[in-house]
Formats: sequence, structure tokens, C-alpha cells
Amino acid sequence: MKVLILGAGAVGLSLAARLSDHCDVHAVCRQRHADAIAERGLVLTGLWGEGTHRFSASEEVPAGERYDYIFITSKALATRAICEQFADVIRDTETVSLQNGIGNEEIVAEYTDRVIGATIITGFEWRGDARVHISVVGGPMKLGRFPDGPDPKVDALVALVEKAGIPVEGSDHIKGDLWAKTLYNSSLNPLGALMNVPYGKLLHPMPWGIIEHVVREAYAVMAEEGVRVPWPTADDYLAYLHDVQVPSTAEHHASMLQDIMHGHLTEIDFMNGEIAARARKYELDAPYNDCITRLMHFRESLLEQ
Ligand SMILES: NC(=O)C1=CN([C@@H]2O[C@H](COP(=O)(O)OP(=O)(O)OC[C@H]3O[C@@H](n4cnc5c(N)ncnc54)[C@H](OP(=O)(O)O)[C@@H]3O)[C@@H](O)[C@H]2O)C=CC1
Ligand SMILES: CC(C)(CO)C(=O)C(=O)O
Repeated sequence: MKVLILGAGAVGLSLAARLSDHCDVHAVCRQRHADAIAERGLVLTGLWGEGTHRFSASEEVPAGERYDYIFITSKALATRAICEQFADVIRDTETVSLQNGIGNEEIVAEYTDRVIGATIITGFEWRGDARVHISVVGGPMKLGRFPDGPDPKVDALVALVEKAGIPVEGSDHIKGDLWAKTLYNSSLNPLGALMNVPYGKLLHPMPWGIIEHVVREAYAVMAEEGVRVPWPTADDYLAYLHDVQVPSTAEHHASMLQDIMHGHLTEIDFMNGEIAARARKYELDAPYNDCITRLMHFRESLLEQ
């Protein structure tokens, strides 16, 4: 089996490392990571095990190669540019978006009709070029034909990922899983980043009162789109977020905070921004998601000064 990983960073290089013992992998990443991998391998530490992995990596796709599966693992902001740059290799090929947010799969679908959605609730942290530390594992990776339905090509990919020792499950309604992950990210990431606090602090009644509205607005949009998540009502999800998800990642700092600290733009438009945009499309009100999106963009604008 041949796998290509496009926009390989903390998530994509870790995935390439684990897959590389079980299939033929090439990672398209920044040159400094490719150079470090060629020199000393990709160094993984933490919950996926400690080890050094060698695989093929460069800034380009090797000429003339075709792949059984492609993963896109860039930040959502780069999805379209990556699809444009690698349109020839993506065309007619099974392509997985392994990214946070809502909207990546729709972009990928403009370049191939074989789109697989994916979620991963695992913490990957850079520890230098081609060095990644896995800090949190909050559940299995999910893979499913986008927007939904069972599919043998997805089953074969699940089997490969499982063989590589990564916890994974197939999903018949990946659109619901993507929204479930986005409920978590849009509740915690921007407030954690704006307030510079770990997730656990967001249980304080002040931010929690905002989170309640963020989630209720998202549920109204999900109802319009026929999206099913494991919690039938917003209150059910809020109870799960409050009692299970936040306590189990209480010390974790949002990756959005890392983005801001490194002077990078965030994925806010694919999270709260997308909830607010879809609410507008359905003539619903989403003032809390809209306000948080505006605050994040204001925070981003300060980076450039
Ligand atoms: N990190 C985490 O713990 C988790 C992340 N996610 C999600 O996974 C996705 C990936 O996150 P993460 O791995 O942390 O992101 P990273 O920024 O670490 O990785 C993306 C990499 O892709 C590179 N890249 C972008 N465009 C290209 C291109 N055209 N050619 C080559 N390289 C390119 C980026 O370089 P540059 O920065 O120079 O543009 C960057 O090194 C995001 O959607 C994130 O929200 C989900 C769960 C957990
Ligand atoms: C790292 C973790 C578990 C929590 O932030 C995550 O999955 C995410 O940021 O999307």
C-alpha cells in the first residue's frame, strides 16, 4: 500500500512515522523537517511510544508517483493551497482530511470525488525540527466516507492504521464526528487562547456561560444540516464536556494558544467562524460564535504590529 501525507507537521509526521513500518509512505513537509528526517529520523516521544523513524520526506511529491491513499494534515488555513499545489496527484485518489474544523472535506471534494473525513483527539507537540511529543490521547482516530456511509476503502485504511498501532475506528457518519470534535474545539480553543489559560480554568462560571451559548448555537446549525452527534441535546453535550472532556484535558493548553504564541494565524474560521457563517445561511442567530471569531481575528491582527 502506498500512502502520501501532504502538509505533514506535528500530526502528519507522527502518522508517517507510525505507518512507515507497515507501508510505503512519503511525507510532503517543510524542507527543514525533511533534512532533519534524512539526517537523524523523526523522533517521537510520549504516548505513541519513544523511537526514531525513517521515511521518505521532501517538499514535493516524487515525480510520476500515484498513491492508494493521501492524507492532508496541514492546518485548515492551508487546505485549499495544498489541494491546488497537488491537484494532479489528488485527482481520482482516496484523500483523507485529518484536520480540525468544519469545511476541509468540502474543499477536498472540489479536487477528488473520493473524500474521507477523519478526526483525532490526540495532542501532538513540536519539540524541535522533526521531533514530536504525544501528550494526550483522548480517544481513537475516526475515519469515514464523507459525508457518511460505510465503505470498503475506508475499512482497508482503518485496518492499516490499526496495524500501525494507532487507536482507530471506522465511522458511518463522519460528518457527525467532525461536528462532535468541533463542538469541543470551538468551546475551548478560542477562549483558552484569548484568556491564556488551560482548559480546566474554563469551567469558571464566566467563560462557562459563554460556552453554553457557543454549543447551543452550534446545535441549531447541526439540526438544519441533519447532523447527528452522540449527545441528543446541547445540554447533554454540555454535561459531557463539563464532567468528562474538560477534566480529562484540564491541564492542556489549546493549540490555538500555541499558534498565537508562535505568531501564526488560527483555524478560527473553520470552527466558531464556520458555525456563525452557517447560522447566517440558515437565517439563525449565532452572536456568541460571531463575537468569539471577531475577538480571535482582532488578537491575530495584533500579531502583525
Ligand atoms: N497538534 C495537535 O495536537 C492536533 C492537531 N489537530 C489538527 O490537525 C491539523 C494539523 O495540525 P498540526 O500537525 O499541529 O499542524 P502543523 O502546523 O504542525 O503542521 C502542518 C505543517 O504543514 C506545513 N505545510 C503547509 N503547507 C505546506 C505545503 N504546501 N507544503 C509543505 N508543507 C506545508 C506547515 O508548514 P508552515 O507552518 O511553514 O506553513 C506545517 O509544518 C490541524 O487542523 C490541527 O487543528 C488535531 C488534533 C490535535
Ligand atoms: C490536543 C487536543 C486533545 C486538545 O486540544 C485536541 O485534540 C485538539 O486540540 O484538537
